[in-house]
Amino acid sequence: MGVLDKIEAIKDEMSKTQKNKATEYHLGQLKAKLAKYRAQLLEPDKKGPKGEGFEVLKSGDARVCLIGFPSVGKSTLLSKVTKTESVVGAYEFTTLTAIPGVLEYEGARIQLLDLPGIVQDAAKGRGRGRQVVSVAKTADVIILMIDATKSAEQKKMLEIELDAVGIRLNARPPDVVFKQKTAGGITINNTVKMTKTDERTIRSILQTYKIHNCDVLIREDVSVDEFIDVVLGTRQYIPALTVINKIDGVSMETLDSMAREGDGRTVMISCELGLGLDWLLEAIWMELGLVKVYTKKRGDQPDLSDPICLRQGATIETVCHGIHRSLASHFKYALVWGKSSKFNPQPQKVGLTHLVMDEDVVSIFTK
Ligand SMILES: Nc1nc2c(ncn2[C@@H]2O[C@H](COP(=O)(O)OP(=O)(O)OP(=O)(O)O)[C@@H](O)[C@H]2O)c(=O)[nH]1
Ligand SMILES: [K+]
Ligand SMILES: [Mg+2]
Repeated sequence: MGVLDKIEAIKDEMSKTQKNKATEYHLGQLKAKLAKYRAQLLEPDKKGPKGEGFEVLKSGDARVCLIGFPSVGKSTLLSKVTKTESVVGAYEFTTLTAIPGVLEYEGARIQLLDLPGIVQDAAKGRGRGRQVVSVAKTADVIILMIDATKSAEQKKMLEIELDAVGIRLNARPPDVVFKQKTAGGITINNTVKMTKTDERTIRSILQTYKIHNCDVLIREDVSVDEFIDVVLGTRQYIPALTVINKIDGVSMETLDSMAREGDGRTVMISCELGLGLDWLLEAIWMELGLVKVYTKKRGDQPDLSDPICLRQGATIETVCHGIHRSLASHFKYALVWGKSSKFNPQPQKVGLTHLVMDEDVVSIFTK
């Protein structure tokens, strides 16, 4: 039996098994097996065609990937908001490879990747879907692009495909500490009450993965699926925006109800009419949460034309790396002006571990 068949068989069994207290343990085992086979499926296919043109080098300060079914307008968007022209066509699968463009916004250079449309079951290898969803793993933000004139199920279906390759959208990792050891057996501790699973199920999951020695500390009421995520350790937690395109093609009533259903992470646009594109850029910027830092040489004005863009959580050390690779090793101290200075508007003298904030000005002093 091939892996796909095994997956189908397990799914079949799960659907036939009633969900109740008595079957919880058995279902947990099935889920663990299912996750194991899915992981196997995603291992690089040695026989299959190479992902030609898919290995686009990351560039700029962050990467945003466009994921959607064929002809939702991904290439149209790229061509509108970047200087890159990606071929647009009224037929499906116009784009067959990854096309990078650069979004220049607030002094940041954001790489926007146009990708081929995916089809249902993309993650199982249909179309070039597997390559596409694999590229999505490298994104700092994923855009789920949806055609307003088509099925309302698109978002759900895209989420399913991404989930199948281990991408969890807009979620944070479960609060579980999992440490493998070479001996000593299994210890399981929990700081909260477990209502969605129990110790026996957890032990059986560990057994499925042939883990016989480990420490588990559960600090959140996790589900079986979440616990499996922790054990596999291959999940990626990526923020996502939903972009509904072609709003020029639907009635005001439809538009209104879509706006109601959307969450704070939904943007409605029309590439054709150029509607909502500014909002989209702002939403991408907010979602990336980049921190802009200006550098200043002693006695000079800060260089406002060329900020360094960093991820949230960046420190003075990250700033040093952004200027020059070896700068941190000659570092003596830094002066910061701005929100992260506790004497703001006066500067603060800080070390390498100081957290910088958006719009800080930094001067580095070396030995
Ligand atoms: N009415 C309308 N049509 C649009 C809009 N944006 C794109 N289109 C049209 O939709 C069709 C598909 O656009 P593409 O940009 O090629 O779509 P894609 O998602 O890149 O498609 P694939 O590469 O095939 O997956 C083209 O005919 C576009 O002109 C829009 O906002 N409104
Ligand atoms: K198309
Ligand atoms: Mg395209």
